[in-house]
Amino acid sequence: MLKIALPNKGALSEGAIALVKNAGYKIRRSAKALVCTDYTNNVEFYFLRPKDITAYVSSGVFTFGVTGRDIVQDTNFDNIDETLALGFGKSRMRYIIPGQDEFPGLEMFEGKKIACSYPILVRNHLKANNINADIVKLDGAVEISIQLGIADAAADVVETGTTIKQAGLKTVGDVILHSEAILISADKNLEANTSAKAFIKRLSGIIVARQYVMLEYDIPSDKVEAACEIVPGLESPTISALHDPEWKGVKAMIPSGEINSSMDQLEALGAKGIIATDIRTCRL
Ligand SMILES: Nc1ncnc2c1ncn2[C@@H]1O[C@H](COP(=O)(O)OP(=O)(O)OP(=O)(O)O)[C@@H](O)[C@H]1O
Ligand SMILES: O=P(O)(O)OC[C@H]1O[C@H](OP(=O)(O)OP(=O)(O)O)[C@H](O)[C@@H]1O
Ligand SMILES: [Mg+2]
Repeated sequence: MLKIALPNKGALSEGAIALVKNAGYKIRRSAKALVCTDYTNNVEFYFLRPKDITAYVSSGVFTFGVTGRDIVQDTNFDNIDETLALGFGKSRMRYIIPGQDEFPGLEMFEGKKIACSYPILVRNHLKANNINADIVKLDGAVEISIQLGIADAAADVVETGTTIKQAGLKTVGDVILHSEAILISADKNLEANTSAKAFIKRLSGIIVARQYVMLEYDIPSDKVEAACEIVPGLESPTISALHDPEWKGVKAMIPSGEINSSMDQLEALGAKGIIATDIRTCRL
């Protein structure tokens, strides 16, 4: 039985459960249950705090866990691999100071107190930048610490930026870390584990599918080459014959972020019936 740990609450929980469900695993979690078994796929899912998942995965209790990249980097476990970036729960770890303060550079933190919930990650970043500062470890609500006088600055997770704005603060310096939900493992022999490989493939299929759409359109035959330059697809677009010999049907995958600009260009070239559809999952 494959054992996998998923976040039981917090910013990553919903996205992790949705991803695993979309991948065809049955998660029927009765209220507050800490474990649930998918007998069809032979997988046991455990619901744990994302910060605890790293310790379990490192010790080999679970083949996989879903947690945040920042959470893994805030540990000293050196046997945890990032098997797959999952594309949700994205955030940035940033230094934060009062809105009206000047920011001459990270050297302003020398000898100062910095509040954060990720002490190992932040200490390592400060060390890499040759800054000696005192870390004030807090469990949450880090933004209020400066106002309350316990710290001179902070380092915290920023998603939309609303929380720091409301607290009259601003982010400074380069991004300490770009984080997102990741699949982690300490198993060095995943290749030999059929159900583990299937889990990775199923999740990858959905993550890729979320980044692309399928674009279909009709185009005059003499414009096919120009159209395929606009949308080259992943391998090569599918060209189909239409009843009218002067026209062709074309089908190609395209990154979601390029849909509108590509449609504009195809339409200007003479394409008709341009349709973009979501892809549920895929194997490339
Ligand atoms: N808006 C957000 N707020 C907090 N964490 C976020 C956000 N967006 C993504 N994340 C990610 O979620 C993870 C933190 O998860 P979680 O919120 O469960 O931890 P926590 O803040 O310690 O828990 P809680 O706030 O429930 O006490 C980190 O990997 C973080 O980068
Ligand atoms: O940039 P934003 O979209 O505003 O999100 C970031 C905020 O959300 C998180 O706090 P959370 O709600 O988890 O509370 P906590 O600080 O007590 O953990 C995080 O610690 C920031 O405070
Ligand atoms: Mg939180």
